[in-house]
Amino acid sequence: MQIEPTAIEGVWILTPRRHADARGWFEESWNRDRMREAGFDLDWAQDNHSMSIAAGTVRGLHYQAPPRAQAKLVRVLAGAILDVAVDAREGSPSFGAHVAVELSAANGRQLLIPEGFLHGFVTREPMTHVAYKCTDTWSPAHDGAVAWDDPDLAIDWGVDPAAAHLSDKDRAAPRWRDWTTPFRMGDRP
Ligand SMILES: Cc1cn([C@H]2C[C@H](O)[C@@H](COP(=O)(O)OP(=O)(O)O[C@H]3O[C@@H](C)C(=O)[C@@H](O)[C@H]3O)O2)c(=O)[nH]c1=O
Repeated sequence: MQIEPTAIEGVWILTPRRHADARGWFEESWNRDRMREAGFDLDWAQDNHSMSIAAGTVRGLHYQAPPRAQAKLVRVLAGAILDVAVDAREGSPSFGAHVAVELSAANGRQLLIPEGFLHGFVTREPMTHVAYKCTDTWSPAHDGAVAWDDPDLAIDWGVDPAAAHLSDKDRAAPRWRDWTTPFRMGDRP
């Protein structure tokens, strides 16, 4: 597993080694023991898989508030996305900044997002399958969203906002400046 830091502390790009042979390839997409040795001791509680029919589908920006906050490990099984993590940890030097990484079935990259971040993605190809692990199970009472296209966040999604495919919930999400973060820097390692 190649483990690379990003511009924001706590967010990592993981790229599993692919063992190729005449049939195709094999990868360990997560190995608990190896990742523990590398300092990542994550206790996964739920695996999610979403499929988006159209390119230009946006899901986000989402979070689960403490005490049900979730770290996530995101990867793409088919197609491609731009995956985005926004630092929502009050007191963080990078509060309000984001990391945006292209994840695809072809490049095999995974984005590790700790608690305290908003998460969202836009699909770059039709029929894109995204799989992600979460450290807590879903809790609708703690679930929330912030507007994906908020000008204060200035995320370059590479998509025309008028043409983006969105859920009703995401279309109605509050602006960053009108939202109070429930996350504090140092709440959890
Ligand atoms: C998130 C979630 C949704 N659902 C249900 C609720 C609803 O009927 C349907 C679709 O839910 P949503 O519209 O929230 O799905 P979606 O917009 O794909 O939400 C997801 O977006 C990405 C970016 C994340 O980071 C996830 O944590 C999650 O928030 O699935 C579950 O049963 N379990 C879950 O864990």
